[in-house]
Amino acid sequence: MILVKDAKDIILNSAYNFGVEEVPFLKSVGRILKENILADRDFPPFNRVSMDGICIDFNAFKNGQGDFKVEGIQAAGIEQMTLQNKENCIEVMTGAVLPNNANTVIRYEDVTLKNGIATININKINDCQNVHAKGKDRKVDDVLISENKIISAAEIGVLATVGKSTVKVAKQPKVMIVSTGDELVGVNEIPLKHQIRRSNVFTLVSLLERLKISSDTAHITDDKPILKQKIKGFLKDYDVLLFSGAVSKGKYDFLPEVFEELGIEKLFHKVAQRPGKPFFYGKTNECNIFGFPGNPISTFVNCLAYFYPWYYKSTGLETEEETAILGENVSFKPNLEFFLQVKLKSKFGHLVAFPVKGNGSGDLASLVNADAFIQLPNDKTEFKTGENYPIIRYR
Ligand SMILES: Nc1nc2c(c(=O)[nH]1)N[C@H]1C(S)=C(S)[C@@H](COP(=O)(O)OP(=O)(O)OC[C@H]3O[C@@H](n4cnc5c(N)ncnc54)[C@H](O)[C@@H]3O)O[C@H]1N2
Ligand code: MOO
Repeated sequence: MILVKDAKDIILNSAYNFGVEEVPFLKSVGRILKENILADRDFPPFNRVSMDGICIDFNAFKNGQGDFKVEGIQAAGIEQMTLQNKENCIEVMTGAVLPNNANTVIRYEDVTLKNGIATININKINDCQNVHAKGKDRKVDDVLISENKIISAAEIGVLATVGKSTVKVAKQPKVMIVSTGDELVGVNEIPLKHQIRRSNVFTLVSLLERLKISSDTAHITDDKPILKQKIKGFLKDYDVLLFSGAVSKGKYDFLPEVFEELGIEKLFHKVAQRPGKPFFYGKTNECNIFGFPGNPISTFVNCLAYFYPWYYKSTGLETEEETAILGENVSFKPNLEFFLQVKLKSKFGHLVAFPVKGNGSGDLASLVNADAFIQLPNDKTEFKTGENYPIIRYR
């Protein structure tokens, strides 16, 4: 049995770069950007009027002029006009190019317009006011978004404005999710008294969808030859296999022996943690195999604690550890790292984690009451209110 930290190191060391693909920009939300996005022009690209009103040459106002003859209207979306006489003005609209020979905009609220003359009603005006200067935000060729960032709505706006209708993102691994067990029936079926519906596969599908990874699913009965034959095919067709169940000590927990017979290199089996202890991890040259223990919370937490970091490393995304303060004393005697379900609350500007009572790793309904797991180390048994520990959030 190895420590959580060592298990994670082994998994991170087998991260794999799946390459890059180009996708339509609107399909890129949640994907990991694989190119730097540069400004195709200055931001803003011209001296942009930022208030509806009139524009003047500031010197005229400084010299005591208050009335300005209106030469015309510069609307947004038309070519730049020129103020012919620097003692006149042009009406300007927000988003328009600032006309030549003018540098200062006075909003309509501070002006009276009558018979083609604009009279300024205020005493104080600043030189160049209400103009968003060309290149003030960013210069042409500046890096607007660095690669390896996760794309959100904020990045979509930038991609659109620089004309990136397609964008390079990290390719997703091809994933198969497999459940095993003769007690399991489909979601639409009515289970007999000794059966339950399959649920782990679908939590895994959803956990992967959060990463924008689409996956295939399969269910295999507890029959060793069938398991072996099916998995042999999956190993050829997929980059990642996620299993749920059949990795502990039961008479029908065939997976570890099937993996061995199929030539999968075992990197570890069993981690000093609860829940999720009988976790198997192995690989072939082409495929990574995560054998999650079948109890629903074990599968769930191990996907977050191991598959997620493996995926982040594989795609180049840098993540930061998040921590929270324990909101209650916790006592945990076994010499195992404890992934405790917690409800997170913000108190006085701090994230506080309150333990959620559950009945062990089979109690999948208790996941609904929590937001995260707090990771309590195996070298202590008493954990005090106010102490800070890493958390893994799932909402
Ligand atoms: N003698 C031992 N027994 C067990 C050990 C051990 O070390 N020695 N470890 C326990 C721990 S911890 C866990 S966790 C489980 C893991 O067992 P398996 O990975 O072999 O999983 P199964 O036995 O196939 O199933 C366990 C449990 O989970 C239910 N299950 C499985 N798949 C699904 C699914 N897709 N959806 C919903 N529920 C699922 C299954 O019905 C069982 O109730 O082993 C302990 N035993
Ligand atoms: O430690 Mo097992 O993974 O919970 O029931």
